[in-house]
Amino acid sequence: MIDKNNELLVVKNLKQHFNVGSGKRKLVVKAIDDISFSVYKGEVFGLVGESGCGKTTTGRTIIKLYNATDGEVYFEGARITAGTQGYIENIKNAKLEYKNNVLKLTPAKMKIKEVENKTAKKLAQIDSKSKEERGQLLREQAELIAGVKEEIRNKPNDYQADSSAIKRLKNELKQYIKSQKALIKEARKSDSVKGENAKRLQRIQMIFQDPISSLNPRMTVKEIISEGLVIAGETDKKVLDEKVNKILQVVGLVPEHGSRYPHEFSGGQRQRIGIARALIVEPELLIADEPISALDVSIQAQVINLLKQLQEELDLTILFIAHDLSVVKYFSDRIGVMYFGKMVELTTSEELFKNPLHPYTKSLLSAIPIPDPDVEKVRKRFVYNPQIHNYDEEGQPSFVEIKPGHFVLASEKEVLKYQEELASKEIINVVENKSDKIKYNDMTLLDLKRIARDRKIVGYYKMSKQDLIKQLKK
Ligand SMILES: Nc1ncnc2c1ncn2[C@@H]1O[C@H](COP(=O)(O)OP(=O)(O)OP(=O)(O)O)[C@@H](O)[C@H]1O
Repeated sequence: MIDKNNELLVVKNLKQHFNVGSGKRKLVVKAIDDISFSVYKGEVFGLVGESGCGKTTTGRTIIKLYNATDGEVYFEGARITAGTQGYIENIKNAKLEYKNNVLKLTPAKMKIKEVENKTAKKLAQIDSKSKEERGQLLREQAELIAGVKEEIRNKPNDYQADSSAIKRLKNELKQYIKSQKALIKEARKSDSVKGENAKRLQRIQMIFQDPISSLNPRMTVKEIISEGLVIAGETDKKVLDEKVNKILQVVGLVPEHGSRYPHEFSGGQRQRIGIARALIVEPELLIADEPISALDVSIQAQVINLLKQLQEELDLTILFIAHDLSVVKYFSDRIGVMYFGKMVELTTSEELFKNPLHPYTKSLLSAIPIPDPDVEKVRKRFVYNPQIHNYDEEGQPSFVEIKPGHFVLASEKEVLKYQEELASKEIINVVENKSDKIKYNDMTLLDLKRIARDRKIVGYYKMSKQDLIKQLKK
């Protein structure tokens, strides 16, 4: 049961940046760049996007395999992760602002700065290789500065610095830095993996993409599965045996499997072992990171069904990571779509498939095959090109709630466009609902099939136009 009043997991402005390379080749990979979402208790939340968009990093940062760069994660109401980059940047910006303000309050320095700025502008305009020109400009600057200094010496009263105002600014800066440092200290405390936090983190378990490399080949299945309990302090062999045997049965294996090694199992069975290992500690939240992508197609449905069944029976909350929207649709209550470290759209599964707004979501949807030969024949894979947004400095996008519960990354202009899009779809829906008033005869065969498909009319794809109209008028 989903409890919308209980946000089990809250991810706030999370950033995970990796430094790669060194020296001149140093690069910052923004694997996650300011994403926010929450997962209600009892919900399955699907996180989708193509390879490299940051889904796995999101899961790994939540369970603290990585230290978050910035932002926060709350679990069961407690902050379990807090990055510090934001505070560090605040301090840096405050120091810069202080410097600028002090300059404004010191007319003598300001006057010299003005001369320097003018020269810098001229220098930027000339050919950088022309040493002569540069030398000339710098000589002119030195002369001007000497003149300014002379003037300052002659009229010291006109160039008095406002020392009391500067003192006030300095104090303000000191206080501000102190407050930010206190926040950094607080953040580091809640970011630790000791004490209460360690216990809390035990209640989040993850199942991994690759069931082969995530199981230690030198441990028996029983040792693998019971490890979480042993770490939590359980030493009674009988209790461990009982719990392992029980969980093996829950995931569709048998107690005899406990004494074997991972290599003796098939891919699907190994993933069942991974699921058992995660579930034995009775987690509140399960993060399933592409749990079926490494499995044979024939096994995928079995593992998905098992997860679905366990989710219902154990009232689990699941963060389900996948690149395939069709799997997520079947499984998730809400879906978040990620593109290059950003969340671009988030809403209920039904709404996302009915009213996708972001062009990237549309492109993912267009890639899902439709089991209808006529539709499939004319289906166009729609390729997303991020250039189409054409964002300028003032028109930067933000994550906007465009209708209750439906969020999309959009600029102000795009918000208006998406609102229009939604409104026109509403009109179509109203018309479709008043079926007697629709002019079916004016519609194309494909449109009729689309409506018939939505209404789940059996065998619609084989019907003629007249038969479809007859069915739709019923
Ligand atoms: N430890 C790391 N150090 C440096 N870069 C990393 C690290 N982990 C991930 N990245 C980079 O961060 C980006 C996001 O990777 P991530 O694995 O989270 O994506 P993904 O959407 O889960 O992809 P996949 O489905 O292939 O696992 C990629 O560009 C990746 O190369």
